[in-house]
Amino acid sequence: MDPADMGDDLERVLLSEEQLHERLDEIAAQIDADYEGKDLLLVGVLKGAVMVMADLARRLHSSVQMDWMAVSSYGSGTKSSGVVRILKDLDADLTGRHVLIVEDIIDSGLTLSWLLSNLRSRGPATVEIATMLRKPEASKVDVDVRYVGFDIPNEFVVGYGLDYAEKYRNLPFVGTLAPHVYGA
Ligand SMILES: O=P(O)(O)OC[C@H]1O[C@H](OP(=O)(O)OP(=O)(O)O)[C@H](O)[C@@H]1O
Ligand code: HPA
Ligand SMILES: [Mg+2]
Repeated sequence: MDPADMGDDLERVLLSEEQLHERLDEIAAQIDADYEGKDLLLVGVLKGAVMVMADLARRLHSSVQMDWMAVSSYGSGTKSSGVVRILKDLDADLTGRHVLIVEDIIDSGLTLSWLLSNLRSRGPATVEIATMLRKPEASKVDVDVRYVGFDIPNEFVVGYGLDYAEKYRNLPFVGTLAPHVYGA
């Protein structure tokens, strides 16, 4: 999809495909350096993290293991319910592993803070977080994040894995939605 395919549903492009990819180059280089000589397990959080997981993993120079977890706290709305449900658990045993959670966005932080304590209780050697986007003004809990792509304003965004009511995940860029899409 490109911006023209969204008709008047797109308000503005916040981060272009090029900006996202350039930042991923930098983050991948940092991860390569930080985990040199270690076996890394990437844990992608479905469904939003699919794009960042695919693009990040391909940039890493060592072979990593990839696993997926599906949790949901947003349903079809634009606000976190705060109640996190596991829809699909990991296949991997985390005991003694170096785990890097890969996320598309940290908004309120509620999903990640729940996920962190859940994964830490499984006996990993380390657990860190990489997220493409973070909204500092929306934060309701402090989450220690090792790798952040971009801090963005407190607006609902779509694209690059992020949805509104399951739409727009396949945009290659990150954009904001026109108010009429929400029924505003
Ligand atoms: O910091 P928070 O306020 O908790 O929000 C962030 C979470 O919300 C979104 O997931 P969602 O529950 O919408 O599922 P999805 O990835 O399938 O869209 C996003 O992918 C994060 O996992
Ligand atoms: O801004 C957002 N957009 C889409 N999904 C989300 N999940 C948390 N925040 C967002
Ligand atoms: Mg969602």
